[in-house]
Amino acid sequence: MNVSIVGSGYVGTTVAACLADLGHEVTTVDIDEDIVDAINDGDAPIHEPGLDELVAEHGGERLRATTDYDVIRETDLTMLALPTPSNDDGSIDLQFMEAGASSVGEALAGGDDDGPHLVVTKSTVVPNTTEDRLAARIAEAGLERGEDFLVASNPEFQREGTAVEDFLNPDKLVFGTDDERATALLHELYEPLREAAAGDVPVVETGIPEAEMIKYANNTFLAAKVSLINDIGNICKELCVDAYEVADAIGLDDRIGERFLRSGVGWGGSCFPKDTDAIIAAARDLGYDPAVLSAAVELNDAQPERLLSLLDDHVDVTGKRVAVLGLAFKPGTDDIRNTRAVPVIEGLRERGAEIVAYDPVATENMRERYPDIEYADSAATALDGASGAVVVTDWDEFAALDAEFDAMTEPVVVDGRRVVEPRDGITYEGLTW
Ligand SMILES: NC(=O)C1=CN([C@@H]2O[C@H](COP(=O)(O)OP(=O)(O)OC[C@H]3O[C@@H](n4cnc5c(N)ncnc54)[C@H](O)[C@@H]3O)[C@@H](O)[C@H]2O)C=CC1
Ligand SMILES: O=C(O)[C@H]1O[C@H](OP(=O)(O)OP(=O)(O)OC[C@H]2O[C@@H](n3ccc(=O)[nH]c3=O)[C@H](O)[C@@H]2O)[C@H](O)[C@@H](O)[C@@H]1O
Repeated sequence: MNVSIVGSGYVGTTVAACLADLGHEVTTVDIDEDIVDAINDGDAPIHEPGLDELVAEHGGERLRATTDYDVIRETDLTMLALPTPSNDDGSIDLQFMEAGASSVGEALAGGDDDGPHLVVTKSTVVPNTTEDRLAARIAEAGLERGEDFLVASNPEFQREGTAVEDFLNPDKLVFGTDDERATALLHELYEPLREAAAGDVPVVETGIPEAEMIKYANNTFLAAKVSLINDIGNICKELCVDAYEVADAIGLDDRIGERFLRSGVGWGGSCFPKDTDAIIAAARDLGYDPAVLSAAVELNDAQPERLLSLLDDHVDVTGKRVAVLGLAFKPGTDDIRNTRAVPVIEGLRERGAEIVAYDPVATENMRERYPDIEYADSAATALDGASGAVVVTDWDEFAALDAEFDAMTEPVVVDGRRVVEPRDGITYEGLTW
C-alpha cells in the first residue's frame, strides 16, 4: 500500500519505518525540515533501538519524508501521528491535531475526486475527538465525510525504548471504524505485520470512540498499577519489608500479572502523565470525578520527594555535590518529557545542592532544560566527590557500578529504581525496600 503519516516524531517515524520494512511505500509529512532531511538521508531523527537500521535501509527509498501535505493525495490512507499535549488544566490540547486535520482536508480538496480517503487517528485523543473535532476540520475544506473521506481510530501501544519491537509484535491491533471500507483498508495495512509477527495478533474491531477510550484505559490502568505498587511499596518501606519480593510473589497470580510491578520513583514520560490528566479532565468536564486515577496521580507526584527525604535522613546536601544518575524517563530512550528527574533536580536545587547529572543518552536534552547544572560524561565522574547519589532511571550500566562509589565524599546512595547493588562501604537506601 501507499501510506502517508502526518507527524514524524517518536510514533510517526517508528510506524513509518516499520511499515516500510513490511513492504509498504510510506511518506511522512512533518513541519520540521531537519526531521524531513534526516529521514530522506537515512538518519533516524530520534533515539530508538532498531530504528537507525530501518531508516538507514529504507530512508529516501520506500520511506520518504516531506513538508508538503499534497503528497497524501497519492496515498491510500493517511495516519495522524501528531502531538496531543496537555493544556495548563491537564485537559487535552488539540491544536496540533486540528491544524493537521485542516491541512489534510485542504490537501485532499485540491485533488481529483476518486473515492473517499481514509484518515486514521494514530495519536492518543479523548473519546469523540476523531468524529467531533477532526472530521469537522477535514470537512471544512468542502469535503463530505463518507463520500470524500472516512475517519478511523487506530491507537498505538508501543513503548519508547522498545518501540520497533512493540510495533512489530503488538499484543493487539485496535480498529475503531464506522465504515466497512475503513475496516478493510486497516486490515490490508496490517496484513503483512500479522504475517510477520512472532505470535498471533488479535484484531479488536470496534467503534471509533471505543477505540479512543481503549487507549486511555490501557495507559491509565498501567499507570495506576504502578501507583498501586508504589503505595504498597511505601508501606513496605515503613515496615522494613522488601516490596520487590512481595511484587514477585503477587505477580505469579495471573489475575495481577508480573509486569508493571516495579515500585520506585514513579511514572513519567510523554504519555502516562498527560493521558491520565487528559482523561481525568474529560471526566470532570462531564461531572464525574475519577477517584482512583486522581489518587494515582497524587501518589506519583509525591514519590520524588520521598526519594529526597531518604537522602535527607543521611546527608544535609546544602552546598554539597549530589550525583543524579539517570535523566531519561526510562531506560532505552533520550526522552526527558515528564521524567522524574525534573522534580528530583528541583528538590535538590531547593535544598541548595550542587547537582552533577549523568545519563548515557539524555544529557543534551536535559542541558536544554537546565543549562546551568553540571553534566558528567560517566557515572564514575558524577560520583567522584559527591555527597550522596540518587538513582532516577534504571539504566543497566548502573547495576555494574561498584568501586566507583569509593570516590564519593559521603557514600550515600538512594535508589529510586532498584538497580544499584548494595555493597560494603556505601549507605544504601531503596525507596520501597
Ligand atoms: N511517544 C510514544 O511512545 C507514544 C505516543 N503516542 C501518542 O502519539 C502521538 C504523537 O506522539 P509522539 O510521536 O511522541 O510526538 P512527537 O512530538 O515526538 O512528534 C510529533 C511530530 O509532529 C510534528 N508536527 C507538529 N505539528 C505538525 C503539523 N501541523 N503538521 C505536520 N507535522 C507536525 C512535529 O514536528 C513532530 O515531529 C501523541 O498523541 C502520543 O500520545 C502513542 C503511543 C506511544
Ligand atoms: O502511550 C504511550 O506513549 C505509551 O505509554 C507507555 O509507554 P512508555 O511511556 O514509553 O513507557 P513505559 O514502559 O510504560 O514506562 C512509563 C513509566 O512508568 C515507569 N514504570 C514502568 C513500569 C514499572 O513497573 N514501574 C515504573 O515505574 C517507567 O519508569 C516510566 O517512567 C505504555 O506502556 C505504552 O503502551 C504506550 O503506548
